[in-house]
Amino acid sequence: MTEVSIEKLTKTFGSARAVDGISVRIANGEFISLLGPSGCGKTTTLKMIAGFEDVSGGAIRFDGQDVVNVPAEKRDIGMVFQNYALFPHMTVEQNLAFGLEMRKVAKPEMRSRISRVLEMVQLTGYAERYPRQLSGGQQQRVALGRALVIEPKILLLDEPLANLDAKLREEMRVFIRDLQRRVGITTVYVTHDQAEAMTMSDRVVVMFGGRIAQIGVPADIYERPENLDVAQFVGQVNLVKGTVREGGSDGRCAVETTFGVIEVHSARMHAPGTAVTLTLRPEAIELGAPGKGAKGTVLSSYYSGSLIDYRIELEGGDIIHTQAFPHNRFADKERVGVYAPADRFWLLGAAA
Ligand SMILES: Nc1ncnc2c1ncn2[C@@H]1O[C@H](COP(=O)(O)OP(=O)(O)OP(=O)(O)O)[C@@H](O)[C@H]1O
Repeated sequence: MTEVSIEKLTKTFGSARAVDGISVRIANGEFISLLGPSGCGKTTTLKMIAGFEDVSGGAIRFDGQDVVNVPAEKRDIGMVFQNYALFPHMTVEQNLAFGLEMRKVAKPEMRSRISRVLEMVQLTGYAERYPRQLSGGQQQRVALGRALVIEPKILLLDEPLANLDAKLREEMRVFIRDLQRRVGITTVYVTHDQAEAMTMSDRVVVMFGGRIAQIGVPADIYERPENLDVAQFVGQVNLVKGTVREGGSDGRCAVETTFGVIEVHSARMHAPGTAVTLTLRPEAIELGAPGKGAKGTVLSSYYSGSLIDYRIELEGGDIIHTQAFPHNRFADKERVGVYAPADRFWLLGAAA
């Protein structure tokens, strides 16, 4: 079990800063995701932790020991990539044995570790197969097994599910998460898929342009986003304009909106009359007969199986998205009441 501490980590390529002074402390056994759009510096960060990329500035510590000058093969890392990177001419067993042979692990120990890992990744009975005789999900499980069989201190995964189809991806999320919990290994997972990051992680690190925008448990990131970029990146969000009525010194702030006066949390004081923006997730909204909540008109709807997505124009012109269960259907142009509980509104910048 290893704690990973990253401090003011920077990577420059020429004049471009791919990673720009990020700091995060990853606890023993924690599963953390680096989440962000393409090019935000996730993979570069992972490669620096692995030792595949030199550091331009800052520190990386494993249990307090700076590893910046320790070569990759001495860092005791297990790594899984998007493209599996299995050796095609080797059987599953030979793929798993490779790292152990490099480390000169004795034969009996090797056999027992391989059989243990095959069981862990649910591939007992597949030892003699070649990668081409396996499905994508099975190949990825071999890759996972190969990373774990060396009993590394830290597991690093770079978009490991990107090549799998949607259904398998969902199954593998749960599989990897359960396995990680059982093994208890400190894990850093790179993804640009917000659902993946949220379902799997203890904490999520959201990155934009080489910097950390927010670190938090999934519910914090989703329900209490630090800024608009985070709010929009981790799912659909409605922006509700408001005017501060009372700034409040007790961490509360009363905001006047189309939904009425909403009391929200705010660590900062706001002068009355200040224009602010609240976020409201589509699934937090209830539609009903006019009377409760804001007044709105259905603009359009589309059916997606378990839910119906509605676009609603509120009185005053704002347009919002909602998601509702199909048992209550509303027609286009129908007048509706648009309600959301006060605790589902979140004031952007509230934590500043
Ligand atoms: N070897 C390199 N030389 C020059 N620029 C690089 C190099 N590697 C990465 N970059 C740049 O650094 C930035 C961060 O890249 P990185 O691969 O870390 O992003 P990412 O968030 O992992 O993106 P993706 O999800 O597309 O893999 C990008 O602008 C990229 O073009």
